[in-house]
Parts: sequence; structure tokens; C-alpha cells
Amino acid sequence: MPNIALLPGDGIGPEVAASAVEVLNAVAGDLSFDEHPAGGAAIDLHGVAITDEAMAAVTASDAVLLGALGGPKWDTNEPGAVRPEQGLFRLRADLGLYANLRPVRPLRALYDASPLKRELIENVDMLIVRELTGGLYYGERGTENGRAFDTMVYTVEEIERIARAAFNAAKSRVTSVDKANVLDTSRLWRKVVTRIHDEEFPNIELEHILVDAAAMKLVAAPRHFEVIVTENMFGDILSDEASMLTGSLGMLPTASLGGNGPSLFEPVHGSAPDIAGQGIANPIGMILSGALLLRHGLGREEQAAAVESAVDKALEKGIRTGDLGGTATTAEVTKAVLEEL
Ligand SMILES: NC(=O)C1=CN([C@@H]2O[C@H](COP(=O)(O)OP(=O)(O)OC[C@H]3O[C@@H](n4cnc5c(N)ncnc54)[C@H](O)[C@@H]3O)[C@@H](O)[C@H]2O)C=CC1
Ligand SMILES: CC(C)CC(=O)C(=O)O
Ligand SMILES: [Mg+2]
Repeated sequence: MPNIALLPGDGIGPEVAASAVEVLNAVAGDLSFDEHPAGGAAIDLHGVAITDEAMAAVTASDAVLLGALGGPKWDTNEPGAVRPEQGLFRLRADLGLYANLRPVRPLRALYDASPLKRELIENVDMLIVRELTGGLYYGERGTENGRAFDTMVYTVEEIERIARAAFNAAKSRVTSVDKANVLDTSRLWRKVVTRIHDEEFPNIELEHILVDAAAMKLVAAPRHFEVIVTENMFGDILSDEASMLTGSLGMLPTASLGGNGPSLFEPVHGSAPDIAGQGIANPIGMILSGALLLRHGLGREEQAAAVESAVDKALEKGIRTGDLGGTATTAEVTKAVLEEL
């Protein structure tokens, strides 16, 4: 019986995590869930964003399902303070999850829910491969004498492995996004990605694009992109932007892979404090993260496809939460998905 470490987290995290668990139980039937506080919930209980005990349990699990961490209660601008997001950074780093896959596939039923024109988003099928354990979010930082700094560091090895992950995921084209006209890390990135391409994946087309132009092209010509590979912060920002091709940030799932132990599955969105506690969050990004857990975490392609197809069918029948222009609750959307399984 596969054991899933469940970290519901904060805000809408527990609301959407409950939906995903219901759907996973319905489609799989043989999973056990072992729940741990993380983020603000763990700070309230234990004073840290994730405890060593929870980390040990997570490490021993078969896969990790996470809702979202953070919220205004724990927000502070004091340098060095305990913050919920530290839980995420520890999970990703300690589990060695350097490859974050963020598929962006607008569903036909939601073409008109996107603020972009239908003709732009039809048949978009994009994968953002975000480097997840290096770069600006993991570099040395500090505040001293009226100045603050963050540093972006990448090693050749870190770039090689994320480049391989992207080329392996591509059928015909990889777009590498950087800021090589300014940053040394980006110039190294471009050099290493090009070498890995030339030596190991010459049959895949490789293009390089600067991150500011990439942000523009994502909304001007999204069908251009197949696989995008980029560093941690650029991928974080571009994927929230890309989510609007699907109608809402609440739609996108992710898989964080690359470690020797369990992989981690979570939606792209955060804890959405503005709508938390009202039962109106869109659970689909979280439910689809459950599908990715079945596929990449447990090797259960059939069950993963069944969840994805149930989501499609439920949306085809017209159910929508508020972020997609509807009035359905989280529970109603979950029920609609369960009915299609
Ligand atoms: N992986 C994680 O745990 C992440 C945590 N965060 C944390 O979440 C907190 C809130 O951050 P924000 O910048 O507000 O980003 P957010 O992603 O939580 O919300 C941005 C906007 O999208 C909406 N939204 C997000 N998910 C939704 C869903 N499933 N259904 C309907 N609407 C949804 C929210 O209502 C809000 O208007 C912060 O503490 C931040 O650090 C942010 C991003 C990722
Ligand atoms: C704490 C943040 C880096 C979380 C986030 O926005 C993300 O991983 O997408
Ligand atoms: Mg983000």
C-alpha cells in the first residue's frame, strides 16, 4: 500500500488538498495518507516551517502531496525571521527535487475563460521546466548596514541536469529562457544548455530567448512554445503568467522530480488568503497534481489519465468556480469530478 505524505499547509491548501485526497481515494483505493503540518501551520505548532520529524516521515514516504504554504499571519519583513516558505525550500532541497515540471494545457471547455483570445490559446500544449533547487532563491542573502543582497549562483552540473530533463521531455523544440545580455549565471546557462544540446540532443531544436521577451511572447504567441527551460525565479514568474492561458492560476499542477527518494506534487498557486476559508477555491490544479503523483510518483499512468479525463468531462459539462467565472464551490467541483471517474 503506497504511503503518501500529505502536507495540506495554509490558507486554501487544506481545502484543495482534501479534494485531491477524495479523488485519489476514488481512483486508486489502496493509498494511505500520513498528514503533517507544514508552513504557517507548523510554525504555530512547533516554531519551525517543517519539523525534523515531518521531514523524516516525508523522506520515508512513496510520494508527497502538498497544498500551499504561507499567509499574512506569518508575513514579516524582518530579515532572518522564520517564514512558512522555508518549509517548501527545505522539502525541495532535502529531497533533491531540482526539476519542476509545470504543464500548461488549456482545456477546450475553458478557452473562453482565458483573458486571451481563443485563437491564440487553441491547441497550446506547453511544458515549463523550472530549475527548483538553485539560483536566486537558494543563494546567499543578507541585510547589513542599510543594504540588502540576494545572490544568484548556478554550477555547470546544476545546469546540465535541468537541461537534460528539458530535452528528454521535448519532442521537437526546447526554448531556453535566460537574461544572458546582463547576468553571468545566464551566460553560463546558455553555454551549458547549448553544449548539452549539441552533444546529446542534436535532433531537438534549441532556441534561446531573453526572459523579458519570453514574457511578452508567452501571451502574444503561446503556441510557439513546446518545452521552456529556465532558472528558478524566472520559471516561478513565467508559470503564473502562463496559467492565464488556462483561465486561472487555480488550474495548474506541478511535479517536482529528480531526487533519489519521493517526488513532490503541488499546485502552482499559493495559499490565496483572499479567498481562504470560504470553500470557493478552485481545486483543479490540486486534483491534477494528484494525477501527476499517480503518473510520476507511483507509475500509474491509467489512473492518472482517468483523473485528467474526469476533470475534462466535468468542465465540459459547465461547472466552474469563481476564478473561472462560475459560482460553484470547491466541494461541488470535486463532486462533479468524482461523478466522471
Ligand atoms: N507553493 C506554495 O506553497 C506557494 C505559496 N505562496 C504563498 O501564498 C501566499 C499568498 O500568495 P499570493 O501572492 O496571494 O499568491 P496566490 O497564488 O496564493 O494567489 C494569487 C491570486 O490567485 C488566486 N488563486 C490562487 N489559487 C487559486 C485557486 N485555487 N482558486 C481560485 N483562486 C486562486 C488568489 O485568490 C489570488 O487572488 C503567500 O504567503 C505566498 O508566499 C505563493 C505561491 C506558491
Ligand atoms: C515560496 C515560493 C517560491 C513558492 C512559489 O511561488 C512557487 O514555488 O511557485
Ligand atoms: Mg510561484
